[in-house]
Amino acid sequence: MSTLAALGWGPYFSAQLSSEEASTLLVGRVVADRGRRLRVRFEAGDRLAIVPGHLLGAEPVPVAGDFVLTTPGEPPVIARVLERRSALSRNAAGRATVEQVLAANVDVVLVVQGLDEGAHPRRLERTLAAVHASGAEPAVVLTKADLVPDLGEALAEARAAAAGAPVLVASGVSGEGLDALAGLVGPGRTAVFVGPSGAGKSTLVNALLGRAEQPVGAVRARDVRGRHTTTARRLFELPGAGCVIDGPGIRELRLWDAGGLAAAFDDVAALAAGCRFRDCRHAGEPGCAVAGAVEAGRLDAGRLESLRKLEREAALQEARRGGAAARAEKLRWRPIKKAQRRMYRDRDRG
Ligand SMILES: Nc1nc2c(ncn2[C@@H]2O[C@H](COP(=O)(O)OP(=O)(O)OP(=O)(O)O)[C@@H](O)[C@H]2O)c(=O)[nH]1
Ligand SMILES: [Zn+2]
Repeated sequence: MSTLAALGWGPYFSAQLSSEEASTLLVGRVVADRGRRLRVRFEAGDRLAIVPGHLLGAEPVPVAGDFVLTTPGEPPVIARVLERRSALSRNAAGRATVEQVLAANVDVVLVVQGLDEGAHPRRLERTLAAVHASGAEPAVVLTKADLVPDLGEALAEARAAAAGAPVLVASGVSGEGLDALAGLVGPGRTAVFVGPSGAGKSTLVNALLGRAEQPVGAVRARDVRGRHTTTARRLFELPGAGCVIDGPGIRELRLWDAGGLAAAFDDVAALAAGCRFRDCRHAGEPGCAVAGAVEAGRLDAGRLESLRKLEREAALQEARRGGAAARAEKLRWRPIKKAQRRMYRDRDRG
């Protein structure tokens, strides 16, 4: 059985409850999300809760990590999703203008990279930019350390890509780095694992849990089908630490906006302060401190190119979203225009 405190409940959330809600509704945290049925953990245990029709199209759609209020009956019905402290989101797969929240109320995002594949600094940069935009702290976890005899180069590459975010070395097989990892999660905090398939995320979760990962509590027969959906994300409570969210839906984060770029590339921003022109684009202008740093070997040219690419991507996303917002606005005005036309017509007739 869990306490709400172990699940990450605190004053930020309790302050959102009216006294009526506090006396009539139950508080729980979504530990697995799959469509209309949510597995919610209450102090008394896990139950499957229903998302009522009127909340289906509404924002926010409850996801793993959300704190929810439900009716006390069976099945519990979601009454309200509490305001999030943070949300990890990405562009919904294949759609340029739809934001998809992957996990809610996350404190730290653990960006996992298997050392058998090297550090992949460009991929780390892209993911870290998305993490910075989420409001959660980033950390890089280089795992499968048992497979590589010499970490030096990968570690240096990852540190350069991480721009000050902590870089941990770990192994789900040898157990190296697990204590430091649990320390990053910490009691009352929530971490989410992000990384490509096969990076070793689930192995780390199992090692942290000290057991093979399993859904807690009985699963009803009619729910079995849902367990095989590829978008199910699950929240686990670590013994003595906080919570971690793992799932196949969170592999690559596509950039949603430019909000995280400055933080993810704060070293470039610091260099740019030394450029002769304030609006220097670091594209061949005289007195460019960024180009100077690349020439002197203090800044990796690949890293600068990576920033450029991400800036272009973010600008494109934002432009597309501008188009989507304009379309939505048009639809919003349509009924009003119709009513106006009717009004004028009636007036002209009268
Ligand atoms: N030697 C070694 N192998 C590992 C380690 N971690 C994971 N592996 C292996 O790498 C493969 C992938 O590990 P998973 O933990 O399933 O990777 P994942 O990131 O959860 O993958 P998805 O669930 O597909 O996103 C498995 O064959 C693991 O046994 C490690 O620390 N050391
Ligand atoms: Zn410059």
